[in-house]
Amino acid sequence: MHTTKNTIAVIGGGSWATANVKMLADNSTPKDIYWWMRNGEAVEHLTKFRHNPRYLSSVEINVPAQHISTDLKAMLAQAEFVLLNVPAAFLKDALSGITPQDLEGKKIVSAIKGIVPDENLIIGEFLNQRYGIPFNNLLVLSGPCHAEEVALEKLSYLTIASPDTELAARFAGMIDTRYIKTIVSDDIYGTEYSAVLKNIYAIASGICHGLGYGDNFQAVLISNAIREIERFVEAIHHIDRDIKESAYLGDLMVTAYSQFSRNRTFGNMIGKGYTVTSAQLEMNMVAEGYYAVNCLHQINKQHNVYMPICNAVYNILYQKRSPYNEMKHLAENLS
Ligand SMILES: NC(=O)C1=CN([C@@H]2O[C@H](COP(=O)(O)OP(=O)(O)OC[C@H]3O[C@@H](n4cnc5c(N)ncnc54)[C@H](O)[C@@H]3O)[C@@H](O)[C@H]2O)C=CC1
Ligand SMILES: O=C(CO)COP(=O)(O)O
Repeated sequence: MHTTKNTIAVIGGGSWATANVKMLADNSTPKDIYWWMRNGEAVEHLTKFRHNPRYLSSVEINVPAQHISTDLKAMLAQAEFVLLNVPAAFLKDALSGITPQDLEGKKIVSAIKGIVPDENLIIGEFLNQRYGIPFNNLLVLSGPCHAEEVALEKLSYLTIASPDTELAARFAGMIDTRYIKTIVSDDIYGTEYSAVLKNIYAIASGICHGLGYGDNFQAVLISNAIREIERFVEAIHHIDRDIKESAYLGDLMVTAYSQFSRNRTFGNMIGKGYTVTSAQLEMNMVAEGYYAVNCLHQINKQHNVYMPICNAVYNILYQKRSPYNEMKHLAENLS
């Protein structure tokens, strides 16, 4: 049993980081929370007014002012757990001044649902290869959970995956609250990859909505998408998993159907005729699936998994193919 006080550094200043800080602060286990973000003005606002000015600004932040900083090394130095929450596309940049020594011995929790561009690695693999973090010190925080609903304290279920399930259970004990239930898993590969893939299918769902396809078609699209996820994660890491569990199917469904989904919103704009750049400019938030589909396309060259939905999204976003023609062609290949 762990007896000393828990210490955790949350890295990132967006919606999910803000929601994670709220969960950690609302959880009754004694702990010291440290919070790093790159935006100095946001830090100033937070320390003065206890609200993040740009993301989930209604949430009151109960973290001492001196624990919120733009100094990443200083925040990391205080913590046993590090909760990463920067979109994958910016992770390398955010950690650029950090050495393996800065992270030595720390337990790293990734709440990121993306792939590191150029490296084509999920976050766990990247941390292991670049920073030498042993897999037993890696955790993945996932499951169907929108930051906006955490802010409203709506009942939500999160999965914590790690090869060390005792460590995962310890972290679960640091975030569960009246409104957060936790599930422990040992499937870090399946949990990470399915969380990445569901963002791509949410973009497909949004594109179809933008093009005028209805709920009947969406249901077929998503039932094909879960089979695509199952084929891919089986090819990458074959274990006995139930794809209907909430970390896999549940996460796909919330992203594909929710009004809060960044990826679906982005896809909807593409379906309506926005360019990628104009759709990105319309959002103050990051649609991970846009970056992920390019990485997935590269990774799948080694595995050759049949992924018609991913291919259609790749063709639309990276080959400038017409959303109308791509989805019409895709629709002929769904079952
Ligand atoms: N928002 C949500 O409900 C959930 C998000 N996630 C994951 O959490 C991670 C963080 O996403 P969100 O908090 O949703 O982000 P967000 O879309 O709310 O905010 C964007 C974040 O990206 C940062 N950013 C934007 N441009 C940047 C740049 N050029 N360099 C460095 N940072 C930049 C912003 O400072 C901000 O922290 C993602 O991997 C996402 O998939 C996971 C579960 C739920
Ligand atoms: O992963 C998420 C919810 O589980 C957030 O991504 P979206 O905002 O695209 O749904």
